[in-house]
Amino acid sequence: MPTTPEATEPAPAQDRSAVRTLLRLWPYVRPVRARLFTAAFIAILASCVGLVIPLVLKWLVDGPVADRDPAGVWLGALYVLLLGIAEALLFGLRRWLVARPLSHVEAEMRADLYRHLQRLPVAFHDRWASGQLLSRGTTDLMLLRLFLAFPLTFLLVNGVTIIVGVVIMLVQDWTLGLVILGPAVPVMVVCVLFEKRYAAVARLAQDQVGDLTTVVEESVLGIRIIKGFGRHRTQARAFRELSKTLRGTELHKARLLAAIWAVIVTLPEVAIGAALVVGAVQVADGALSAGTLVAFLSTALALRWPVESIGFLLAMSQEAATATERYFEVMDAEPESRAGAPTCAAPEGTSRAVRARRGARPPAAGADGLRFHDVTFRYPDAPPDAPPVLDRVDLHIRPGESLALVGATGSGKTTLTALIPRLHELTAGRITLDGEDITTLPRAELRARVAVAFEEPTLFSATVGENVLMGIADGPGEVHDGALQRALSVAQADFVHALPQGSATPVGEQGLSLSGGQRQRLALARAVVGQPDFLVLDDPLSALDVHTEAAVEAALRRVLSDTTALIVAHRPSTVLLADRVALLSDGRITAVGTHHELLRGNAEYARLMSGRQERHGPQEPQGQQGQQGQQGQQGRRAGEDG
Ligand SMILES: Nc1ncnc2c1ncn2[C@@H]1O[C@H](COP(=O)(O)OP(=O)(O)OP(=O)(O)O)[C@@H](O)[C@H]1O
Repeated sequence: MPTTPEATEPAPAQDRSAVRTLLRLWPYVRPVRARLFTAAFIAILASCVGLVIPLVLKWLVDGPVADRDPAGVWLGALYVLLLGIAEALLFGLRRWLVARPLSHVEAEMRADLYRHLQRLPVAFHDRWASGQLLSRGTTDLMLLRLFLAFPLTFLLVNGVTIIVGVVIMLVQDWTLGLVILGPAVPVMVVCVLFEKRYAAVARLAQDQVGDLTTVVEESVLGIRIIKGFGRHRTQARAFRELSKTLRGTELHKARLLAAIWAVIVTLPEVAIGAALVVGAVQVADGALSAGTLVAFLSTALALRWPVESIGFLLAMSQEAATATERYFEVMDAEPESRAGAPTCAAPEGTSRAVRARRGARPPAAGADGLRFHDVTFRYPDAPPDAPPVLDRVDLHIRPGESLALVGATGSGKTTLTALIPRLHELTAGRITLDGEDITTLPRAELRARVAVAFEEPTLFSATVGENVLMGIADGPGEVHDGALQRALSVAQADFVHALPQGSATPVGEQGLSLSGGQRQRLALARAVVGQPDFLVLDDPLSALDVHTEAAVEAALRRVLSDTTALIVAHRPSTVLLADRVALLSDGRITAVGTHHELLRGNAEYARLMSGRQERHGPQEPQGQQGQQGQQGQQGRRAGEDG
């Protein structure tokens, strides 16, 4: 089951300081700090107002009650009532003050996370399970909002309330004050021990929520396979196992919380009981006034909630620290290297990008086509001793030429195509577009000049038109209607006009309301809509019936006539779209020529084209390759949107 690398290792929670981790939230909290501090100040004020009530009681008992003065008693009662109302109003005001800014913090963090995820390289998405990312963007951010709304303020407010209350008690009677303070040291020791253990379990639970989310997501996306293979029971069993594990971890958390709560509640209660006994003896001896004892005990009781709440406030803070840690694990991941991106708005780059967006051809004088110079590539997570997927590849696709790339399954064709829009970074060598190293081009420009259509035609839950117009760098708009119609016609996607709302018809999640062939034609339309200078097609016609394939080929031929194209091909019909063919074998280009030349002169090519490659073609190494293949599918999917 997929997990993040760190989720499978022991959580580093014990080693980190919760405070230092939480301080990383400061840049997000900064803009709302005035409101937060005001809210905290108001909460402290409300608590202090609450602490005045025992002092009024003392005055009431030792004064009007002792003097049997009914008017004084009513006045005292009125004071207590007014203080109670003021306390309630102040707490209400605090809540109102924090609600809006905190939802803003949560929204900002979520937007930043999403923006960062878009900028992370495909290799990152290959490694991380989607559920882990989802849970960071949902559950973890919710925990952080709760922390900022509640524990952050109340740890401060309750701390101040406890200190003020203790001072009041010591001033009333220092011996009774010391009795109440007795449990402070053991309670603090227990809190420190608890915090460490709780941090580790909280981390485990949040990672397990991520794993569970992954399983749910995979099951929903793969529901057809699960049903088709009758695997629903196995899936349900695997899910039950995971939720049982999570339940165990949550129970562990609950046990820890119960233990700390027991200590935090019991010890102060015992101390209050002891103070009551000692105080009553002192009142009987005449050493203490009844009013002072009432005020003392009222203050002690008023401090019960601030003390008791510390257990779960600490627990919530630990969970928030874990959520912060998990959030920044993603945010700290290195985005796609900025190499090639302009440090400022470079006029030349900009104009080139705009030109590319409009689909204008680059000046013919500088045209050199697409070149691979001694390109070597190894996936970052491959074992160090594994052979590279691509090994010293040299290839030249001349300007305006179409080159078919043929090779056995697993020979590295998709990997090679993914290197052109820089979905992966080369291990060694260079790729140039019209003589310019792709690493020196701003990514936006590179991806505007190179359009891709992968074998798996990923669509998004948007309309047909929006999906296709993703292929134009500045996205959908009225202006592009002509381009959309042209692209649909090239991809022979006439079925769109028969849809209920034409190109404004939503395609559903992942476009699953369409057939495989229809999705593939829309993906092809997306690739050609921007009239790119360079077109990379990974077996773009594999899901089409022979008639549609022939029609698409005819239309594609016109597009290819003025585009430099690399087409991964498995079938002779697709190969025939291209001017020349390159044979990729075990990560190396072993032959280049026309289809007929290779058919005559290259036994491996002839075998592949005869459709016998499954039986005679090179075998995939076992184990790692198979696993990598699966990841490759993910990579391709992730890579499709560039
Ligand atoms: N993301 C990845 N991480 C690690 N290894 C990968 C990854 N993607 C692909 N591979 C491995 O790289 C090798 C080449 O895969 P690639 O998908 O490029 O082959 P291909 O020639 O396109 O195959 P096919 O014709 O079946 O689509 C395979 O051994 C595969 O297991």
